[in-house]
Amino acid sequence: MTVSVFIDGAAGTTGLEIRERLAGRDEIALIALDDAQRKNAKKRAEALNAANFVILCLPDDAAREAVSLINNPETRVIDASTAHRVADGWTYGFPELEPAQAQRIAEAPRVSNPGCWPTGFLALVRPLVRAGLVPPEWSVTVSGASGYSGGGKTMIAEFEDGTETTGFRSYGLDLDHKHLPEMQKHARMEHPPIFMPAVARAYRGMLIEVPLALYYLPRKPSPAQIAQVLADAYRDSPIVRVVEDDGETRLVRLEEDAGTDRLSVRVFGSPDRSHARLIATLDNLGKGAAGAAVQNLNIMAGFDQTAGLVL
Ligand SMILES: NC(=O)C1=CN([C@@H]2O[C@H](COP(=O)(O)OP(=O)(O)OC[C@H]3O[C@@H](n4cnc5c(N)ncnc54)[C@H](OP(=O)(O)O)[C@@H]3O)[C@@H](O)[C@H]2O)C=CC1
Ligand SMILES: CC(=O)N[C@@H](CCC(=O)OP(=O)(O)O)C(=O)O
Repeated sequence: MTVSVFIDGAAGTTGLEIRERLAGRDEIALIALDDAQRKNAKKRAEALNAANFVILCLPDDAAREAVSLINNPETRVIDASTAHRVADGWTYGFPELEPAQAQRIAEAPRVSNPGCWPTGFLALVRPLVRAGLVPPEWSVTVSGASGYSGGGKTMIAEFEDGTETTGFRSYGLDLDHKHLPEMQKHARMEHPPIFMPAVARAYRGMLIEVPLALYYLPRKPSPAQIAQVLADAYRDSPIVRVVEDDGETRLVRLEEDAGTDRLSVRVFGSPDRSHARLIATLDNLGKGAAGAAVQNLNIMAGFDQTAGLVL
């Protein structure tokens, strides 16, 4: 079976990465607009309604506009922007989130690709909330660093043209980051986490961390119990892997999963087992964006979910 796919925003950072992953796949026929037409509303509307699948790699407002241009009921949409991640009528495109999520995605007409930060946060926290180890009303904190391609063409230029010379900068200091609603909703928690993002002088890669005071949690789980819940959650996943703490290699790098579409989770505990640090690594352009979009497309079209991915 061949499906037609139109990437709206194909010349952007995420769009280009998706094109790379789809290139050379016989089962996919790409609909492309040339440079002179790619922002022409009429041409975009034609392509949006001609494709079996549309992948939106646009700023939020342009993504909303693109959805409004679709009148073909057969066109199925994957939106990589933030516009629809907590919206009614959209299925959250994180197949590993719940046991039935991949099936929901397979049947959905509209799928929102998760944000890169929520992908790491939810991979660490959602299984613990589901297992009752972290109560829904708990106060959780999430910190981390992203490669600068996470900010798209504008931030890439800022880091590469000499405008920004730092090695590492904290941001999100209004404590109102656009990813908070999806973190709270899809973790099924009563409050958003305290979120402390940073951007580092690396093109791609992310390290996302959640600390837990285990002694303070109602069920006082050990680090091993936390690791076991995560291992059980991702046992069948070809994309999320739980890396055991071997007690020796206790360094985790931002670039751990850069250049791949996988996501790795790790749990480290203090000697007295009262504290834990949960760490997720991924590529912001891989499982954090393009890899996730291609995985969702594969699931929706009935292909092997890992087709075209680098694992
Ligand atoms: N970068 C990342 O790591 C991640 C990005 N995302 C999301 O993916 C989406 C795309 O981000 P990213 O690729 O980084 O951004 P970029 O800025 O790199 O690319 C956006 C692209 O959209 C094009 N564009 C803007 N407005 C229109 C329009 N009205 N019609 C057609 N094309 C338009 C831009 O054109 P032009 O080239 O002329 O500027 C550009 O090519 C965003 O919503 C972002 O939040 C999600 C997860 C991670
Ligand atoms: C380093 C950096 O700035 N990252 C972006 C998030 C990138 C991402 O996940 O994309 P969405 O915009 O689709 O949510 C930020 O924090 O706003």
